Amino acid sequence: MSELVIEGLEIEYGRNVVVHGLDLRVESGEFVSLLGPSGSGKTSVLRAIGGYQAPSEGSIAIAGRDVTDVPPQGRDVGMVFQSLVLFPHMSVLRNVEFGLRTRKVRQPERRRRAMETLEMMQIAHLSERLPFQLSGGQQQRVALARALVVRPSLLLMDEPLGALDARLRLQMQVEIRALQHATGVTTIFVTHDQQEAMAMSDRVVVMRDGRIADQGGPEGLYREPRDRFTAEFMGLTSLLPVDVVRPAGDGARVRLAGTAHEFDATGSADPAGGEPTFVSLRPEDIHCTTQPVDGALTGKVMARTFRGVNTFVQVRVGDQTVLALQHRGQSLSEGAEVFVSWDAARARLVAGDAP
Ligand SMILES: Nc1ncnc2c1ncn2[C@@H]1O[C@H](COP(=O)(O)OP(=O)(O)OP(=O)(O)O)[C@@H](O)[C@H]1O
Repeated sequence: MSELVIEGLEIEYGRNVVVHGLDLRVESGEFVSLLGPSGSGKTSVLRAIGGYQAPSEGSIAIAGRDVTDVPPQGRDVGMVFQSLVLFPHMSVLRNVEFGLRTRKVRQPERRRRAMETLEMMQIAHLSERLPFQLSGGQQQRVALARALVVRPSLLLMDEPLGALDARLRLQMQVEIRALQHATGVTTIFVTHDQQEAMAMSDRVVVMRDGRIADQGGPEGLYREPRDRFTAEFMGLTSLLPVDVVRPAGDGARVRLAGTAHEFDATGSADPAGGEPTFVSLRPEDIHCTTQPVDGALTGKVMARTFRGVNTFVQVRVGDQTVLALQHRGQSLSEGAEVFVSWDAARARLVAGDAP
């Protein structure tokens, strides 16, 4: 069953429409990320789901009930924000009990459920502390415990890890996902971090200018973006401008702009007339070798960046620059002449203007 059904959602501030006729269904137990650049409307959509922002058009149903006109406390949702809103004068335990108290759950049931949730979050030993006596990560766990303790149908999270340092952020990504698996709570997670969205979600909804630009499983979106915007937003990519020789419907064939070099590509849709067309290549799909390869382009390594886990090279090919991952066992140095190739199946034909 769909836990959340949004139809024709429109949100406006004054006369400024920032979300345009958005439709979204989220299935029970699903973890969906809303991903998009700043100002694309992610928070506005989340706030509308939580009941903190009235839509100007459209409807929202949670667990089969139309809640479009229901205030936040009447919706069965838990919400976690980036800016923590723990009550500073209340202990961790009382913070977590709060939602149960407003729902008229009595003691000792209230305490039992709060402690159970704190144990699940592995912070039961902190129950008597005040928020200022906790680290950022611990505070975030309390905020999560407070949202989960009421066993909501829907858990809404708005950039909950935004304030954490990189290492803790990665750790919390894993923990939140494990917790979500364990509880099965349907979750909508707002982030502008593409790696975070890919690492955590069953489905990523890419937003652009108040609309859904693309959506799908992380791998599908990464490998088969619909257009240039998704290709660029879902990770590092090189975009080579091309002219379409044969459209995608028949197995795309393209010519690198300004050259006679033709090659095959994949793509689900044919670019709409007039839009600039590109082939999108992920760094790990580009092979650079010092030995000649049939059908390869020739290039020159312009820069090499060591990133620990891997090393990237920027290679100048004609008047384009591509970003490639240096493959295992290779050592490409700056200035090296290389042969640049890729599998046709990894060359993705996309269209569109710059994001
Ligand atoms: N209370 C408000 N009053 C007027 N305009 C607003 C208000 N809140 C948001 N906006 C505008 O609505 C648009 C969408 O904002 P929203 O916060 O939903 O985007 P976002 O994708 O969540 O961005 P971010 O990642 O920066 O939080 C922006 O242009 C923003 O300036």
